[in-house]
Amino acid sequence: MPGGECVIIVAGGQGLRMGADIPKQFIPIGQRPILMHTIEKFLSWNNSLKVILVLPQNQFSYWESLCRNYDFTQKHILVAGGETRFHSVKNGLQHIGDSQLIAIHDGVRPFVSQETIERCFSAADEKGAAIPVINVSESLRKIEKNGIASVGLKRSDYRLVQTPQVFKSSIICKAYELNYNDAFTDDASVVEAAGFPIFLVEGNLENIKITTPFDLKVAEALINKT
Ligand SMILES: Nc1ccn([C@@H]2O[C@H](COP(=O)(O)OP(=O)(O)OP(=O)(O)O)[C@@H](O)[C@H]2O)c(=O)n1
Ligand SMILES: C[C@](O)(CO)[C@H](O)COP(=O)(O)O
Repeated sequence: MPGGECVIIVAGGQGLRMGADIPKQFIPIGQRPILMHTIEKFLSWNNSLKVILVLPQNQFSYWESLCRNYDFTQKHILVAGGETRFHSVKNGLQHIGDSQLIAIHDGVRPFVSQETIERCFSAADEKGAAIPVINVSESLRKIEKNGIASVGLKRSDYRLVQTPQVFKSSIICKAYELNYNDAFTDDASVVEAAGFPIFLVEGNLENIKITTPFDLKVAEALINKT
């Protein structure tokens, strides 16, 4: 593909819900930091993918020491994170060069499958903007202002959204010219606010976002099975 493909891996958050002593992206699962598994998933899919890793500036030297200690030599560009995920992605976008397809992926989703990555890139190549989703398996209730939970939400009307979210570079760069809005919960919401349609593809169930200590237990179980 002319200009090639790239992935921005965002890991610039504080991990408050994890509440661990070290930033959650560095916690080892299967004896290696989460972030190393995530980066390798993308390079297994395409070894010439450009990898942009967004981290808080004050974690650069810690990450570099981890890379030395774990003999992690995969090529990547380090970029400083911002105040919110939106700002971290925006910083990453400054480094995409002439890449034509841009994936944006949470650093704490190391169980993304090769099939999910392939589906997202190939749908984005065709449609311009593609995100992976999975079905909801439980019943849903909406908590109303009076605190009473209402029934009647049809779960088949809803999907859970994952990453990587993949876009043609012209689309994602245009979208990220918008001012920040706290309704921007992911990249697709920014792209949609800029007026572009989003195409949904199937994600994979294991592609959890490691957010809480419970997720870490699930991750340890999954890493021993994959
Ligand atoms: N300023 C920020 C905030 C979040 N992220 C990244 O966005 C992804 C999804 O965010 P989340 O899981 O909420 O991570 P945290 O913001 O670190 O977690 P918490 O909300 O519990 O503090 C993570 O990989 C996180 O590092 C980021 O790059 N820059
Ligand atoms: C991008 C995302 O992972 C899609 O599900 C999610 O919106 C990130 O949310 P967070 O509040 O930043 O964890």
